[in-house]
Amino acid sequence: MSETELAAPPEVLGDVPTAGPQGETPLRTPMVSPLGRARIPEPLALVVFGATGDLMRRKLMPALWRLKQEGMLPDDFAIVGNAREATDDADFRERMRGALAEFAKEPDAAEWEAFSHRLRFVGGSTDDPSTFVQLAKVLGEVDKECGTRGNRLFYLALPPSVVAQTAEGLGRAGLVCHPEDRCYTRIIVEKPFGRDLDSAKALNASLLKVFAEPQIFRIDHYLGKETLQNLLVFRFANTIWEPLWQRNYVDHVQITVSETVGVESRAGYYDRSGALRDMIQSHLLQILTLVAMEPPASYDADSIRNEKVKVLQAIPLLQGEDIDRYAVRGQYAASEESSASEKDGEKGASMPAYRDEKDVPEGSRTETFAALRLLVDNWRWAGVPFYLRTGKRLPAKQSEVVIRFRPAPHPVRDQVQDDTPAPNALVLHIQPDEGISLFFEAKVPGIRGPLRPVSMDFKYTSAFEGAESPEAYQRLLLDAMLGDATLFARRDEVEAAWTLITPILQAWEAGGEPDPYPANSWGPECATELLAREGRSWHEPTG
Ligand SMILES: NC(=O)C1=CN([C@@H]2O[C@H](COP(=O)(O)OP(=O)(O)OC[C@H]3O[C@@H](n4cnc5c(N)ncnc54)[C@H](OP(=O)(O)O)[C@@H]3O)[C@@H](O)[C@H]2O)C=CC1
Ligand SMILES: O=C1O[C@H](COP(=O)(O)O)[C@@H](O)[C@H](O)[C@H]1O
Repeated sequence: MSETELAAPPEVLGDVPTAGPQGETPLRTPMVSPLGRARIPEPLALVVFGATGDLMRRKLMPALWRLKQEGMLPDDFAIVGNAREATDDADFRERMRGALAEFAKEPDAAEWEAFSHRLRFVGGSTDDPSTFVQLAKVLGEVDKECGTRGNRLFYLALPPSVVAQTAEGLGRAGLVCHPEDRCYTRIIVEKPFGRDLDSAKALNASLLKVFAEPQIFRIDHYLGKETLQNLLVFRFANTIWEPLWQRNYVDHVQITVSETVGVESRAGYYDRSGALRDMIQSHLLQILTLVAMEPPASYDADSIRNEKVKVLQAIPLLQGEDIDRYAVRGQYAASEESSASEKDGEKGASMPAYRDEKDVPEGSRTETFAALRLLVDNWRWAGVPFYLRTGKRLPAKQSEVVIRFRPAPHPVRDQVQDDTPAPNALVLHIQPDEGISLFFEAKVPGIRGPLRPVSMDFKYTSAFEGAESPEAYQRLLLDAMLGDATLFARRDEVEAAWTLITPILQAWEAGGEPDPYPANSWGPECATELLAREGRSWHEPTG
């Protein structure tokens, strides 16, 4: 949301009738587009399963608190937490206050006191039917005390293994609204959404036994990032890019999401996942769809998601030898000393190899780096490679899209020199330092000045001084409360992404090893070769 949108007068929305669990009709008309204005959701109770976990403490509670402080939560609002651990309302409230102090800001005592009464806790496992009986009872009390009118948003911040059982438990306990009810129910499901195509389909089937598709919000926090939403604005609110945004002008596209962190304390999850599942199946393919999609006919959730799905469906599957050729993997080894620190006469801090990190199984073959070359076989993009790469323990935390244009067809000549201009490039910086740079050629001043690439740079922070981008979870929680699924993945979208990724996963699981790369380097040599053999190179991130 931009500053202007936040400044717009909030309005309370009327809801539209809900569809039943098996219903085909959309639950609501979309409330906000990606360009949308700030609106206040209807009264509701947010039920967080996994409310004592890391996600709730680190991301969800701070996001909810910010929404509250910005006046974007309804007055009639409540949070009901659940986890197996037996605790009570008072303890839960204290933990959430602690989470704010740790991951946001110590809340003002009076403000917290007023808000915290809206927090309740129901202990019990989601495989135990009595948990849902108790939850129904507490929700009834909350409706009376907090005026939440039977509207429910269930957030499943749970280990993936208990997601399906939780949805089924909600259904069995009658906690999902029906069309004739004057309330709504929605469910937010965290990533990872399955671990391959079959498990994603099975999970979709379980959820769809209880909820209708428009009630299901599959979260991908990259879609909540401000710059990704701005990608749509950049492409479709400006006329100058559209004629260039296609195979006749674009040589190739690069999407890089690099991280400096290693596996940290998440080996239990990560070692079973790897970079391809953890990042490419979700975040990088989402970015690709936004770069490559056709302009939607309108900016409602389904029009946008229809176009995104078409992109995924236009990507030819990598199979057989093409997997070896166009999909590469790496795993970080211990770091070598960085030349920068050597120059300063200091010893660079050594980073351990992935295999030596806490809880990583000995001899693990899990990839911490993955790069793919994909094509989008349609009229706009035929023959234009899309190179995707992501990895942990790379030298910079940076997410960017590079649109590299075709080179000028004829060298620039004068009497003494014959300069070959570097191809133009448009770089969309997703994080950090959100912005856009356009690289083009200029002549160095002087009688015989050679050509040099220069850039025109736009930075959100300087262009919109004082405006703060909301956290991804803040935007996504608000959208789910408003019933806007635009920034959430639809069933067919998730399955189309898994369709592309699963053959590569299977081939990698069947044999071979990731190539080692030193921590704090840009990945294994095979990633460089992926582009080099086509006469290209990775854009050096600028941050
Ligand atoms: N943490 C993060 O930054 C991110 C997390 N995610 C996803 O969010 C989900 C949660 O992650 P995270 O918070 O890190 O995980 P944690 O392990 O920190 O928390 C899991 C939570 O689920 C509860 N829980 C586990 N089993 C049950 C059960 N059967 N019934 C009720 N509650 C249960 C746990 O409490 P108890 O053991 O007391 O029951 C705990 O509150 C995962 O799917 C993860 O992949 C996605 C992106 C980022
Ligand atoms: O989903 C995930 O994303 C994070 C990176 O997110 P970012 O917003 O910090 O760029 C990644 O570290 C994690 O492994 C993955 O599960």
